Amino acid sequence: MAEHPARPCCLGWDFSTQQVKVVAVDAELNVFYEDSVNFDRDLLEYGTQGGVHVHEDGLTVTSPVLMWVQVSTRIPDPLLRPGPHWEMEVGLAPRQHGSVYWKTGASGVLTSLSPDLLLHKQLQACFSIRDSPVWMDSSTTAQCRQLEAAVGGAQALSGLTGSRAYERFTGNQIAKIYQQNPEAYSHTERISLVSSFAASLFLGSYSPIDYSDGSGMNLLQIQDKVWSQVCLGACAPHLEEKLGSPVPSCSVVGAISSYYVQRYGFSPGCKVVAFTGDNPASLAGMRLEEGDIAVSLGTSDTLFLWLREPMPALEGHIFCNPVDARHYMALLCFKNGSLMREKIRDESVCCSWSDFSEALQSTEMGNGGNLGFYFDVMEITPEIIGRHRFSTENHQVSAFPRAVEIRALIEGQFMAKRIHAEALGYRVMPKTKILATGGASHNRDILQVLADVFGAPVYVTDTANSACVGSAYRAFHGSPALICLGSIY
Ligand SMILES: Nc1ncnc2c1ncn2[C@@H]1O[C@H](COP(=O)(O)OP(=O)(O)O)[C@@H](O)[C@H]1O
Ligand SMILES: O=C(CO)[C@@H](O)[C@H](O)COP(=O)(O)O
Repeated sequence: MAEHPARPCCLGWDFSTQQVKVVAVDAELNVFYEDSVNFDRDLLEYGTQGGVHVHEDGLTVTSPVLMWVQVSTRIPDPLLRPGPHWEMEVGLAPRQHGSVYWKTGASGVLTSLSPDLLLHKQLQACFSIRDSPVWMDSSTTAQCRQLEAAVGGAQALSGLTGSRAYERFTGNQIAKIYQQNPEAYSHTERISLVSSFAASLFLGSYSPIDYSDGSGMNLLQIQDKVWSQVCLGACAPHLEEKLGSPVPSCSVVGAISSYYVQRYGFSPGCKVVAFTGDNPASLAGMRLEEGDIAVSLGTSDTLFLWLREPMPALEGHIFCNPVDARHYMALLCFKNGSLMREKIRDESVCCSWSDFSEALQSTEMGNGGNLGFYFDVMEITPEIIGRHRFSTENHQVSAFPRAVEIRALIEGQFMAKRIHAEALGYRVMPKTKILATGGASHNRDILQVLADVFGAPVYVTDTANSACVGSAYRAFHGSPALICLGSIY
């Protein structure tokens, strides 16, 4: 032991739409370990496609909650191998808005887990809703209109909670469950976001919702950082007691559960920092400066930036800032992101990203005046569906040659991002940097189009897993006095 001095470290997790990624970060914030589990490929028994189940109505989209429980116990082997005496901190950043419904009595099970049994076996009867609604769900339009009406309109709701009512936002999802399945709702003792749910697994008790991820619910007053009584009342009865009180994103929520200590060798000194959503965690991980804009090209395409003065509008979202509670973050989410690119790739160049890149290289910036906008699923920003192609002569056309189609898709996606960001008040400045993350940020030709459309340089981090890294940074940031507790021998 004496030959191996202690190394402070933090584990950061990203429960994203299609996979779970994990990184380990040392005290100098260097990533020294990365790993991932793909839901479709590695957890075949749940039968997901792209990590989710799309229901028959085409609008309801869920993920099995037990799949998330199962994956939370995949601790990276190299970190476990050295022995029992390491005292890490843990941060985690899942996709936003998804909700988990704990059945009455689940708390008792969570606090008395046996280290000899698998976690998902012990928790299998603990959920009143087994298929958790996720961010891709767009089935709650009726509930959205009801919520807006209850607070005096869409702009009033936006002023209060940072966003007008959006289908994927959790308050509307809870309202749908209450209206369609009141029995399951009444048997629910606690409702978590995916972030606070995952934190609860590591804590062995219910973890609070953090301000930043809590801003994606249409329930939190983003200025006062308390639940809005009028919004709670409009969604479902007894909701406040089922949600618990929200906490600052950097709060240490407790020590790791004895389950992880006894089964996996975590030190009892390991602290859990409040888990937040993937985009707030990326904001922390990318260390954005004024004028910078982050573009996450994951399953969704999401733009976000650090903001001092919030100006909630009818489009886009204002969230509490995960790093500095006095500030905010602005966010725009586009549902037709990577999966739309994959579809056009498969139709045009037989599933090959390198042929896709070649098509971008072989066509000119501006695409000879050909424009395309592609929304195979109902888009969030703006609400629109279908493929819309316009020729050089501005005529609507039904098809483009293959390479033109690919450039039209990518230019159209990034033009929409710039237009919607500018409508929110964002301006490209001479010092602007675009920080790209997510799976498609591996593709330099896609990033070149991003740079051309914004007229600004694009940077990628040395890991595309900024949400993971951000959650690990946040674990350090959340408890500076505890940094030195982390040790691997
Ligand atoms: N070389 C590439 N070019 C373009 N897109 C890519 C490339 N490699 C991966 N992707 C895209 O990255 C997406 C996954 O991104 P990721 O950030 O891992 O998603 P999430 O975090 O939402 O699960 C895939 O759907 C895929 O389309
Ligand atoms: O809904 C949003 C943001 O509001 C999405 O950005 C989700 O958080 C999904 O993230 P990815 O899996 O696409 O990274």
